[in-house]
Order: sequence, then C-alpha cells, then structure tokens
Amino acid sequence: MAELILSLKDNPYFGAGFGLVGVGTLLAVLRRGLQHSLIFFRRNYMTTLEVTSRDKSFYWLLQWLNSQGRRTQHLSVNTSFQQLGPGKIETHFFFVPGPGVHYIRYSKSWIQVERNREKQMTDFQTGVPFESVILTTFGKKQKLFEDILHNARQSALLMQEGKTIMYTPAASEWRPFGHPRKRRPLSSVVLDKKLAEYIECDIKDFLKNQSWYTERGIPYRRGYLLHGPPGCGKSSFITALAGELEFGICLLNLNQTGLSDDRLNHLLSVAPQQSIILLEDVDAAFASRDLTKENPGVYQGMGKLTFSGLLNALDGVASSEGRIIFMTTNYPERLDKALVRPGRVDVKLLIDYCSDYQLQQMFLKFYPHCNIQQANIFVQEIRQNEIGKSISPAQVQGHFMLYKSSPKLAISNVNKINI
Ligand SMILES: Nc1ncnc2c1ncn2[C@@H]1O[C@H](COP(=O)(O)OP(=O)(O)OP(=O)(O)O)[C@@H](O)[C@H]1O
Repeated sequence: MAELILSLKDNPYFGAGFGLVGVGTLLAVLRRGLQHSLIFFRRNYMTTLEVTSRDKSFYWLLQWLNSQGRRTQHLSVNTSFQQLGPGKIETHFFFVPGPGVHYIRYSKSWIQVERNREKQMTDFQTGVPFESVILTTFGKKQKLFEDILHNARQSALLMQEGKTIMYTPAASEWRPFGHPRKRRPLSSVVLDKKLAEYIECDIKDFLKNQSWYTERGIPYRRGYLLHGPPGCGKSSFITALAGELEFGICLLNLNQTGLSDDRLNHLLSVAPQQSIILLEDVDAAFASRDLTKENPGVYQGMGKLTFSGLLNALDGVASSEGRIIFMTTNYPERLDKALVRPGRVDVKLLIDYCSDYQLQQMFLKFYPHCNIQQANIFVQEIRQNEIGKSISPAQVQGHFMLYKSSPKLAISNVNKINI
C-alpha cells in the first residue's frame, strides 16, 4: 500500500489531476464565498423595494418614473389622447422606462430600476401581464423609498386635482377608466328649482353624520334613485355632483357578462373610498318580479347575477360603510318594489322634462348677455309650440348649439327643435 502511494506521488498524470481537482475546489470555494459576500453586501449595504402590478402604488410609481425616466434610452410609451371636437384630437406621449434595467439619480443617490414583465403570468380576466418594478440603491435607505412612493402618490393626486376619476370593474377590483375627466360644475346642470340643492344638501348631510347612523345602529349608506325621461340630466347631474364632492364614480353595468352574485358583492365591498357607485338603467337588468296576466313570468336574472344576489349585495354586511349608490332609470314602474324599498333606495326623485324655470335658466346660461325678458319670451314661444309641453334639456341644449351666437334665431326657430 505504501509503495502504491509512493509510486502515485511520482506519477505526473496523477499529480496533474490532483492539481486540477485542487484548483477546481478552490474556485468553487471562492465562488461560494463571493456569492455569500454579495448576499451579505446586499443585505447590509443595499436597500431594495419591490412593487408589483397588483399594488396600488405601482401605477403611481410608473407615472413618477415618467418624470425621471429621461436618462434611459430604453423606453415604453403610454399614449393618451383627448377628442377636443370634430377632427381635433390632442395627443400626449408619456415615456416610461421599458422592461429591463435602468438607472436614475434621485436625491443624490443612484437607483437601479428593474422593470420585469412576466411572459407566462397574466391576469386571466384582464389578460394584462404580471409586472413588477424593483428599486435598488446603496446604503440603508428605506426613507428614500418612502419619499419616492410619497412623491409618486402626490404627483398622481396632483394630476387628478380638479378632475373626476371614473372607475370600472376589472376582475375583482376597480380600475380607473380612461383619464380623469375635468370636473363639470354643478351649476352647469340646470334642474328644476331647489331640486339640485335638495340632493346636494341631503348627501352632504349624510357625509357629515356618520355617528348619527352608528348610534342608532343604522347601516351607514345611502341610496338614490333618479328617474325620468331620457336627456333630462340624470347622468350629468351625478357626474357634476361627484365633482362637487371631490368623489370618483364607480360605473357598474349590471348586464356585464361575468358579473356573478359573489363578484358584485365583492366589488361593492372594495369600492374606492370617496366614490359614488352608479348603476345606470337598472330596469334593463331585471324586470319586475310581480307576475301578472299581461306580464307572465318575466322575472329572470341576466348573466350569472340574480335579483336576490343584487339585493343581498346592496344590503350585504360586506358592503363598505359610507357607501353612496345612485341608480338611474327611465322606467321606474318596471323596478321591483324590493329593489327600491327604503334602506336600498332612500331618496327617489323625478328628473322631469323642462319646467319654465329650467328653460329660462338654460337660456340665460347659453346667452349670458341676454336679459330675463328675452328668456321669458323664449319660454312663452316654447310653450306655445306642440313640442314645448314635454321638452328635455338635451333637446334645448341641442337647439341652442344650432344658434350659438344668435338668441333671436333661437327664439324664432323654436318650432324647429329636434324631437
Ligand atoms: N338639466 C340639464 N342641464 C343642462 N344640461 C343638460 C341637462 N339635462 C341634460 N343635459 C344635457 O343633455 C345631455 C344628456 O344628458 P344626460 O345624459 O345627463 O341625460 P340622462 O337623463 O342621464 O339621459 P338617459 O336617461 O338617456 O341616460 C348632456 O349633454 C347634458 O349636458
């Protein structure tokens, strides 16, 4: 045995092999050591923040990176456009760092921005790929990332200032739909005398009095039903009211495919704070449950949403506190009594065809240089006309648009108002 070892010692092939093994082992140890040192270094001398596309801050952060992303040459574009009138479109291109690694300098620190887009993982309902942004910087700088998120939030809110955000359901959550819209002044929607003030006071009173509801064990929510003929300002008023209250609008179409009882319940319970839930044309989703001879067996839920599912969602324990729901319909008589009973609908209001007061006010708003006598002549002319008995503000608005600069022609041509 000793002889064998001695002979191997003098064997050059064995010596070379042994040397190679030794070098290999040394390299493996060094690599391991380097990996451990890197991990140690990252843990102790670097700060990393991961923000995924499922988090609210993700979109704020991307927007914020718009303003910081000019150093990189690898960009993605987010295009937004606004139709300003026929044939007139305003387009904005926002550049954000594309998927990959980028470097930005912020508050005297270099930050690595790594934007990852998963090719295999997509949200199966929206089809949007799962994404994440990882920010990395040297040093223990948690505060720096807090600042960035705070700034990102602030600049996102600034972009929304004076605007109304519309939300639509996307899978199990609400997503902003399109760009925030410029707020419509409440005074631009002319309702009958005191009607607008009444709704505004009611809702403001509700928002001020949470404790009143809690003390009496009444669920803190309020439902409104605005009904009336088309074009009388139901939707416009709700939009303007949301703007006045600085609320967003969650637009929910009950006929939407894939809206099940559970999903509706969930959506109502996760509606963004400070938002109005708007169910337009509620009559279209469910016919009345009252079965009569003329109306046999019309009750049937459409899609997977059932009528009882809707009622449960409206009263549900999960329904977020402080919730405001507006429903609109042109056919209130078609609504089931259970849907509009107090607790589900607390305030029912008819938004009807134009009253004399509305006609007068609309005239003065369109032609501010005219006086009240001219406005009254317009009202008289309208009322003497056959169409004038039931004329909607939308029709009046359309008529004024034809005679933008001539109130005289608007008066003399009332017989030409579009039916
Ligand atoms: N009371 C109003 N004051 C000013 N403009 C109005 C008024 N009512 C309607 N309009 C104008 O008419 C158009 C249609 O109004 P809107 O969509 O609000 O009516 P609606 O009652 O919701 O109709 P529908 O029942 O068909 O949904 C809008 O352009 C709006 O500006």
